[in-house]
Amino acid sequence: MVDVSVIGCGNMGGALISGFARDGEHRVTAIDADPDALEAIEADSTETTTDLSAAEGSEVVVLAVKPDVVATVLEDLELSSDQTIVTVAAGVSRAFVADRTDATVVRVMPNLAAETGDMAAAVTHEGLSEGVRELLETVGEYAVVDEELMDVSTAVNGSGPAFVFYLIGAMKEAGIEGGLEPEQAETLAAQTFKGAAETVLRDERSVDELIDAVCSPNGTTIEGMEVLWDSDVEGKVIEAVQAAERRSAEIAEEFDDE
Ligand SMILES: NC(=O)C1=CN([C@@H]2O[C@H](COP(=O)(O)OP(=O)(O)OC[C@H]3O[C@@H](n4cnc5c(N)ncnc54)[C@H](OP(=O)(O)O)[C@@H]3O)[C@@H](O)[C@H]2O)C=CC1
Ligand SMILES: O=C(O)[C@@H]1CCC=N1
Repeated sequence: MVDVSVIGCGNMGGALISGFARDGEHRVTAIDADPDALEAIEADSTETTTDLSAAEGSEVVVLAVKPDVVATVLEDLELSSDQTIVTVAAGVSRAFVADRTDATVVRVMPNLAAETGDMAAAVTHEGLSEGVRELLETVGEYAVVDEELMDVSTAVNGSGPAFVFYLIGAMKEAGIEGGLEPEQAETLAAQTFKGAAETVLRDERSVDELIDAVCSPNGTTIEGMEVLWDSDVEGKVIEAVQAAERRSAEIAEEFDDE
């Protein structure tokens, strides 16, 4: 059991709270300035409050506010050295947070799939406590990385869900154009992404070998793959990830200048 407070219960903080509640093991205090945000995650929280000082008793404090609010929250937050802050703000360095608190600081790049226990997260070596590991295991899988890899991680697994939603949307649209009902097309497209992701994670074959396994000789898939291989789709996906990575580095530079 970990006693955890989450400050900022919007999209990301709310997803983490719902994920932490999944096994019913943890004590979760939800803290947000906005009572509507608290209402939305009340059922998954042990306690909800607008009072920042409620975090002072927690072993782990997740800071899930927008990057430009991090400094203001830290100014008003009195934590001790036996507590750990998990900072999830894109582009905000561990040092920026550590300079403003007595608590140990670990930086995590999470994603919205925390809500269903399927989160992919990157976490820094520094500050990674047993309590934080326990929480991350409750909501999915994580990789321990050097902090300099946080920009690319932010793009791949932090922003990544949006890129995948976009691709699911395209597959759904094709299904609708072919005559499926929108609801059917969404289920078939989304479940196909889920199944394919599970296969990549569990199967020892490479991505190229798996593509091969779907392409029956003279069959249907190879016709679609030829279209993709002849196009610039792979390049565009890489460009999208790189654009997000660049923006993360840019935000980090803005914080370095403060
Ligand atoms: N969204 C995502 O998929 C991901 C987000 N992140 C990071 O998570 C952080 C939060 O992002 P996201 O959840 O999208 O943002 P949201 O705006 O959805 O959530 C932030 C929440 O914090 C509240 N808040 C603002 N100021 C305070 C304060 N002083 N004290 C307590 N609560 C406050 C906001 O209230 P109000 O709306 O009233 O301002 C809002 O409810 C960001 O730093 C982002 O980089 C990381 C990975 C993925
Ligand atoms: O778009 C953003 O800035 C945040 C960080 C990663 C995902 N969402």
